[in-house]
Amino acid sequence: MAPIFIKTVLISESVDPRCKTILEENGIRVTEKQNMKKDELMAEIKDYDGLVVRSATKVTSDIINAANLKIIGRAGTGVDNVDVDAATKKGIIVMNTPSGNTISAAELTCALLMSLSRNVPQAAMSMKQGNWDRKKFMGAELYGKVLGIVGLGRIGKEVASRMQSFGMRTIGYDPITPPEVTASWGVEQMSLEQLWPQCDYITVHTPLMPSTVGLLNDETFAKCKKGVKVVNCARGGIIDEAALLRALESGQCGGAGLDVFVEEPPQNRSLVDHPNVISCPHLGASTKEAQARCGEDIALQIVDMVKGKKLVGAVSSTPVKKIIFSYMWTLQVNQTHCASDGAASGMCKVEIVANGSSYKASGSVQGGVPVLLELSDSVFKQPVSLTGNLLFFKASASPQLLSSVAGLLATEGVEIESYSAPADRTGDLWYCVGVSSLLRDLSALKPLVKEAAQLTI
Ligand SMILES: NC(=O)C1=CN([C@@H]2O[C@H](COP(=O)(O)OP(=O)(O)OC[C@H]3O[C@@H](n4cnc5c(N)ncnc54)[C@H](O)[C@@H]3O)[C@@H](O)[C@H]2O)C=CC1
Ligand SMILES: O=C(O)C(=O)COP(=O)(O)O
Repeated sequence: MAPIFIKTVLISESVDPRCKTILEENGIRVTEKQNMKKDELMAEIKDYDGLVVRSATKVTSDIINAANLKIIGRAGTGVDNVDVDAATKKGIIVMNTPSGNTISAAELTCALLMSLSRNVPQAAMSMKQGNWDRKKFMGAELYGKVLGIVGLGRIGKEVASRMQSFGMRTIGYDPITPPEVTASWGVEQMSLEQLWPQCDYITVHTPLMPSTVGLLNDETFAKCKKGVKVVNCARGGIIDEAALLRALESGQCGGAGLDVFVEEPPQNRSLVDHPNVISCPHLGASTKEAQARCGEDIALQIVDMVKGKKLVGAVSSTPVKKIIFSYMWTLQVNQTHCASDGAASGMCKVEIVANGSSYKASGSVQGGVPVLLELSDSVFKQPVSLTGNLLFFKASASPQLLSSVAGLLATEGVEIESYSAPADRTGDLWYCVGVSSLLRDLSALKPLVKEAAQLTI
């Protein structure tokens, strides 16, 4: 990748000091300015090549258009506070550090689930008021109860394994993570229709996007067990706030643990003040460890980009194109020809001609994650998340294909973490598996597949 010049970076929120140190050690001038109002940020941003934020800075299209940025770095996971489409249109790379705060967010989720079962925050407040009320705070065991996990990505997975240790049965739903993968970490997947009525507790761990706004609403609360308890440590609005209040008031919802709100801080305090709600001021990632990882990761990713090294954590579709290219490169493409059309907003299509064969790939960014939608004649059933170690192979469909590939990988000490198949099943088509590590030698796959390529993103 060609190096990108970044001489100045503005850090607009409280980011671990390692971020500034690493950037400065690499010759980048860093300014830290927190709590800026929109007008102040718009005036300030003109002077910088890079901006580093957490969740509080709203990087709207106005800010993006007022700036000459080359990079927006999110020291954390969610990029819903950044207008990624506006950034992509201006050719600005948006990158995040999606795994740095996973454990911290998962641990806070578990803390809220436990607090909901035993009323710990309410009992602690009552003690401070001088009371000794043992009856009022009668709880219920988590043991044997059903936890529904909506969104089985990084955090959902960690929550599942922790709550299983309390004896909870974990069920879930995710449109991308395959059921066979979640089954391997003890989560039975099912449709949301099947999930709602079974749960004693529900926790949501999806990105905020149109398809996840109001996942829990009046209609879906009505399908739940009476008294269901819910946790939202993901993004405000995934559980509709007005519907939650109505469900709490009717008793349909027995309690809620909320770390995030549609408006932060919330001006409307009805949920926060409700006796069955325990809440935190968006503390999921607020641990020393998570902040150290995210601050360091984002700085190192920016430095790598400046040095023209690999592009890690990029979520805008300009990098998707680069990722597709880097993937094609692993096929030993000798000559390349790129045709990029405008396609739909945020969509990227490329065509590469190698040794007389043409490879067409299209991708986009969904929920902050770059995804591959099509590769040559293969239209993937579910978008392939372009993260981690990926192994692509072309083969003809057969009931034994996955188990044969999995067996072969296992003999090489490689585990399958995700699996994406094409929607069509006829002829030789491309498949993609997420793997725990890359194969030392791709030719091991020769007996099973026609072509193969692997890469780490
Ligand atoms: N409270 C806090 O401080 C923190 C909050 N977060 C938030 O937690 C959420 C999850 O983060 P990660 O697990 O790292 O993300 P992830 O990308 O690893 O997992 C998200 C999962 O949601 C799934 N998903 C997408 N649409 C869905 C739908 N309609 N129904 C069910 N599942 C759906 C995706 O397929 C993916 O597997 C994000 O919103 C992130 O911003 C993350 C870190 C800290
Ligand atoms: O990483 C995320 O998605 C978070 O919500 C954490 O937000 P923060 O960095 O603490 O403002």
